[in-house]
Amino acid sequence: MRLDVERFSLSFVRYDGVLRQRSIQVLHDLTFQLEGGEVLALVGVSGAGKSLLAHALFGILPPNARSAGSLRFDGVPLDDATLPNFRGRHMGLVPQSISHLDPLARCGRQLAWAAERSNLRLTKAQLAERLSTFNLPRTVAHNFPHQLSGGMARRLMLAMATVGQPQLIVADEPTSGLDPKNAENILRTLRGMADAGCGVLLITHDLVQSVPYADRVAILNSGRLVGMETARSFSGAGDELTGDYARALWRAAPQNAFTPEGPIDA
Ligand SMILES: Nc1ncnc2c1ncn2[C@@H]1O[C@H](COP(=O)(O)OP(=O)(O)OP(=O)(O)O)[C@@H](O)[C@H]1O
Ligand code: NI
Repeated sequence: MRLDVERFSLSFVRYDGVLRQRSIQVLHDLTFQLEGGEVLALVGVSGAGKSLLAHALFGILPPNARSAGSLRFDGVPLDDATLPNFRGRHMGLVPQSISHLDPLARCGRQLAWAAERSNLRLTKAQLAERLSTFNLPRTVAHNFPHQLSGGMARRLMLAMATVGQPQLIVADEPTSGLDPKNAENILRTLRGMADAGCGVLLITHDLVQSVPYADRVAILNSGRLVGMETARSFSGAGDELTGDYARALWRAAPQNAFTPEGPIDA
């Protein structure tokens, strides 16, 4: 598996009156690659453009979005013609909001739908087995989404995104709202999928939390890629980091509490 994002830009067109058209650029000239076997953490503050990139990869942008540059999966450009074949089967999206779950459908039904979207017909036993892979009891199949805890809902979305055994998983803030133990569980699962050969794009605002599970870290700020680092260089005072922005971000993390002289003793 190989994902190529090349000189990718994104704007939104707004109409002021009938003739006047304004364009707001939200992603600027992004270039990076992701290969099977690795977790690339895409880190950025709220509004940086992380989810828009995820939506662009899956072809689910609003109609007034205009893009430039290219997105390729194993060399094939992702567009309206190719995406239906890739989504679900080759590429799985874990959406940012649990509101993407259908509130009126039982969880087992939703997992079955996700399988069908990947052209898979799973038996009840197979569906239950998929649930247990994500630490969800089989009784969850009969529950409605509002009956799940936040962690269970996240795990269900992960089960849905991966039911077609995609080679690329894009997880948009998969740990948001979870306690550290549940968050670690999710991140460990994603790491395991990468170790099994998947490419994982882990979208997060939490640099410190993602570093132990990532191979590389891309930093997005105001729609621009302002850093690409190996995860292991985020250690100590960050002296091994190649970019100033990444170093500043690392040193500013509350856990690190660096002053110009060095770490403060707690
Ligand atoms: N449909 C839209 N029309 C115009 N601007 C939009 C639209 N959708 C998103 N934006 C803008 O694009 C920017 C990036 O949004 P995006 O949702 O990708 O951020 P994010 O990094 O995922 O943030 P968060 O961490 O809060 O999820 C924001 O400034 C947002 O206001
Ligand atoms: Ni987002």
